[in-house]
Amino acid sequence: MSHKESLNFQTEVKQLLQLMIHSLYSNKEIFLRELISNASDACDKLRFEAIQNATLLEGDPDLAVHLEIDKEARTLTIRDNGVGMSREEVISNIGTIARSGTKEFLGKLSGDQAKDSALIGQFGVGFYSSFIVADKVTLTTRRAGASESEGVQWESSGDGSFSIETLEVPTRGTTVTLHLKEGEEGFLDAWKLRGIVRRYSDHIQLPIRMKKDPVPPQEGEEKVINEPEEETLNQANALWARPKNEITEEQYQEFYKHVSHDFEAPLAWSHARVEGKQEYTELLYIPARAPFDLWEREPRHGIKLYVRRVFIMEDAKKLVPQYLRFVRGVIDSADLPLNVSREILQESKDIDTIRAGCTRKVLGLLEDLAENQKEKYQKFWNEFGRAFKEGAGEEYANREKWAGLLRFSTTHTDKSDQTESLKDYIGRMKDGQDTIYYVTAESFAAAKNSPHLEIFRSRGIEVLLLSDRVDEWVVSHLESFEEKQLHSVAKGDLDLTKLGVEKPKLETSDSETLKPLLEAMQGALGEQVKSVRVSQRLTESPACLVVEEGDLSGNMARFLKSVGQSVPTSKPILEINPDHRLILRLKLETDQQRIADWSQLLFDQSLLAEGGQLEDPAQFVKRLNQLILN
Ligand SMILES: Nc1ncnc2c1ncn2[C@@H]1O[C@H](COP(=O)(O)OP(=O)(O)OP(=O)(O)O)[C@@H](O)[C@H]1O
Repeated sequence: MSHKESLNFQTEVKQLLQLMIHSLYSNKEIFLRELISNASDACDKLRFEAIQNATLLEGDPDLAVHLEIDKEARTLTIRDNGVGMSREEVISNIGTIARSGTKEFLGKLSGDQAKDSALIGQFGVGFYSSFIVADKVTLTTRRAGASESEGVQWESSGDGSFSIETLEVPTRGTTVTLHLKEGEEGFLDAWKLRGIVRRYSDHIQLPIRMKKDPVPPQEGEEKVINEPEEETLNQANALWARPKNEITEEQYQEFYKHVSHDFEAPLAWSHARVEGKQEYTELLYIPARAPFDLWEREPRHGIKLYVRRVFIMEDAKKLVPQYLRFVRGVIDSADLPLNVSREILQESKDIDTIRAGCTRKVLGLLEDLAENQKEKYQKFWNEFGRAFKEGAGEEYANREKWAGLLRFSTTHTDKSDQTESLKDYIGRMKDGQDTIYYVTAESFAAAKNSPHLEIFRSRGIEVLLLSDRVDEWVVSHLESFEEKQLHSVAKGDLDLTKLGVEKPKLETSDSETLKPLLEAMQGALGEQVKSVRVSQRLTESPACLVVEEGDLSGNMARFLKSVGQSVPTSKPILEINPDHRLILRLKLETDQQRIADWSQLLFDQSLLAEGGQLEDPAQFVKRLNQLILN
C-alpha cells in the first residue's frame, strides 16, 4: 500500500523557505554543502549504530555520498547509504522545525534582506536550502534495518505543502533529487560541482563520489561509450587527524561551517593532539556570532565526540561546561571504548578529564585573543559575554583565568560597551584603595546615573557599571579578584576614609539638628524602611536606598521576583543628603503631614531612580502634584 498523502508545511517552514530563497541567492552553492553535511551525519549515525548491530550495514559497509547528474532530466542527485529515515522521521524532520525558539527567531526578522540573510546564517538552513536552486525536490529514503517495503518518498515544490508516500526502496539511505530551476543549469556541470565539493567538503571523512566525465573518442577511434568510472572528489579523511601544517586556513574554516552549520567564518580555533592520562585530538572553534538559540534550554550543534574517527554523539554539555556552550568542534578520543553508550559517558571519568582539558584550552585560546587580538576578543565578548559570565557559579578550577577574561562597563569609560577588565580596573585604583566597587541596575542608564555613584564620581573613584541580569549572579559568586574584594556601592555603610573621603560632618554637629527629622521620616515611612540615616554617598541627589551588607540588593530582589522566585523580605535603608536644599528645607518644616508627604516622595523617588516599581504610582503622582502646588 503506497499510502500517499499531501501535508502542509508548518508555518515556520514556509516563512523560512521564503526567506531563504530570497536572501541566499548570491550564495547559492551552499545547498550542496548542506546536503553533503546531512549525508555525512547520516553515515556517522549509521556507523555508530552498527557497532551494536552490524546487520544494519546490510552487507554494504562502504559508506559514501554519490553525486549524479542527469542533463536531460535537469536533475542533480545526492545519494548516501547512511542511516536513512522512517516515514515518521521524514515528516518530523523535513516538514517541521522542532527547534525551540524558532518562532521567536522568525519574529525578529525585519524584512530587510541584507539584515535577514545574516540572521538566517545564525539559524542554519540545512535541507531547505535545496529550494534555492530547485523548483522541485524529491527525497527517497529507507531506514537502515527496515524492510524494503518501508521506503518513503517525499516530494515538494517548496510552495507550502509536500506529498509523502510509502514505497519499495531496495537499499538503505537517502537520495535527494533536485529538479533544477530555469537558469541553474550550472549545477549540471561536473567540473563546477567538483570545484564546489573541494571547496566546501574536502575535509569530510566520507568519500564524495561522482562519475568521471566520459572521454570523447579520439579521431578515427570507434565510438564505444563505456560507462565511466566513479572518482572520489574529496580527500575523504578526517581533517582533525591531519597534521596541522597540512591544513590551510580555508580548510579549517570550511570544516567549521560543516560542524557548526554556520555561514560565517569562525573567530578563532585551537587544534591539538593531547597525550597523557587521556589521548585525544581536539579541534575547537569560537564562532564569530551567537547562534539564535544560545539562550534556549537545549541549544543545538555543540561538540561532536568521536572515538578513533567513529562519531559517537553530539553533546556539548558533557564536553565543556554550560557557560562555554557556544564552542563548536570535534573531539576524537583514542582511548574510550567504541561501544561506549550515552549512559557510560555520563559517568565517565575519562570524559571528565577530556572536559577539563578542553575547558583549559578554550580559556587559553580566549586569553590569547584578549592579549594579542583585542578587537577579535571584543567581538567575542559582545556576542558571548553574557553566556560566559554564567561561569561565575560553574567555573571553580580555573577561577582566576575566567575572572580575568570578564569585561565590564565602568565609570572610567561611561559607555555601555563592556570593554574593561578587572586588571584594567585594578591598574587605575586610587592610592590606598583595596576594593573593587560596582553598582548593579536593570539598565545601563540606571547604573550610570545611579545616585549611589555620586561620591565616587566626585572623587574620581572608578565603579563597575553592571546591568546584565547575570551580573548579580557574577558578583554574588565572585567575591574577590587578585585579592581585592568586590563591593557594591549600594550596600552597607561606606567607609571611604582611606581614600581621603571624610565621614559626614553631621556625625558630630549636624546629627543633633538632623535627629528629629530622621526620626520623623522614619516614623512616616514605618515598615517600608529599616532606618533613615545620613548618607555618605550622595553629593547631588537628596536621597537613595541602600541595603545592609548581607542583604539582597534591590536589583537582585526585583530580578528574582520577575522569574517567580520567592524573595526573603529585607527592608532597605533610606539615606538622605544633609546638604541638599530639599533636606535643608525639610529640616525647617514643622507641619507633620508635609514631612510625611516629603518622606514618602523621597522614598518613592529613590526607588524609581534605582529602577524599582512603585506599589501605588497614582498616589505618587498625586502627592507630587500637591507638593508642587503648595
Ligand atoms: N541524508 C539524510 N539522511 C538521514 N537523515 C537526514 C538526511 N538529511 C536530513 N536528515 C534528517 O533531517 C533533519 C533535518 O535536516 P536539516 O538539514 O533541515 O537540519 P539539520 O542538518 O539538523 O540542521 P541545520 O538546519 O542546522 O542544517 C536532520 O537533523 C536529520 O535528522
